[in-house]
Amino acid sequence: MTNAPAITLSGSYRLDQIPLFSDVNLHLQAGEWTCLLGKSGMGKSTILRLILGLEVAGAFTGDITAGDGAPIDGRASYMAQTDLLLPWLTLRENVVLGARLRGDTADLGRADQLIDRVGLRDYRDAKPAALSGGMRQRAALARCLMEDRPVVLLDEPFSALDAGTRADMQDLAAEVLAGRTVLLVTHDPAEACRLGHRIILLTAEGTQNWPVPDSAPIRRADDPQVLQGQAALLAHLRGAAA
Ligand SMILES: Nc1ncnc2c1ncn2[C@@H]1O[C@H](COP(=O)(O)OP(=O)(O)OP(=O)(O)O)[C@@H](O)[C@H]1O
Repeated sequence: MTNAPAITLSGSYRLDQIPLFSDVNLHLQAGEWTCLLGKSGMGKSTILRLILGLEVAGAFTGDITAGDGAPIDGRASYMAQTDLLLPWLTLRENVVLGARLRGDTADLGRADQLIDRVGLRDYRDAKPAALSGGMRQRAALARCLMEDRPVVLLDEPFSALDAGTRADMQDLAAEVLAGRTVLLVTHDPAEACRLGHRIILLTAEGTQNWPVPDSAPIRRADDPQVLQGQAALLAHLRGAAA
C-alpha cells in the first residue's frame, strides 16, 4: 500500500436548486478513521460519492483534494450501503472481483483468509442469493478489505449485523485498515466512539467536530469514556432531531 493521504472536502451542495448542506469543511486526517454522522437524507452518502468522483443527483460547489496533491481516483475503495454483490458469481468470486475487473491475478490465499475472518468459510462457493442480509454485508466487507487501498470509504458497513458480529467486524476492519485514511458513515454513536480518531456531525449548516475519548481507537466497548461519549452523542442527535 502507498502512503495514505489526507483528504479535504469543502463546499456546498444543492439538490433541485435547494441547498442540502452549506459550508461543509470535512478534513480527513491521513491514516486515521473519521466517523461521519448526521440525520437521514442530510447528504452523507453523497459526500462519499463526491470524494470518489461518482455521479450525484445535485450540484456541488467547492473543492475536494488530497493532501499530497495527487488524484484520489484509483486510490480509494468503497463499500456502499447496498452490498452490490453480483448474483451470478460465488462469494469468493465476488471478493476478488476488483482484481478480475482490472485484469490482475487475484490473490486467492488472501481472499480465503478474509472470507474466514468474516466468518463465511462454509459459504465460499455459495451464490449471494443463498446468504442472509448480514452475511451479504460481511461478503461486501471482505471484498472492500481485499482491495488494500490507502483511502477507504465505508457507508454504514456494519448496519445489518447482530451486536456480537458487529463488534467482531469493527475489530477486523480496524486491524486490516490500520494506517489507511478511512471515512466511516454511521448512525451508531457507540460505533463512532469505538472507532473514530475523529467524529464529525453533518448538519444543514455545515460540519461540527464532536469530542472523542482520550484513548486511541479501536477502543473497548466498556471503556467508561466510550460509554459516556456514546450517551452524550445520542442525546445530542436526539435533540437535533427534535
Ligand atoms: N439518485 C438520486 N436522485 C435524486 N435524489 C437523490 C439521489 N440520491 C440521493 N438523493 C437525495 O439526496 C439527499 C441526500 O441523500 P444521501 O443518500 O446522501 O443522504 P444520507 O445522509 O446518506 O442518508 P441516510 O442516512 O438515510 O443514508 C436526499 O434528499 C436524497 O433523497
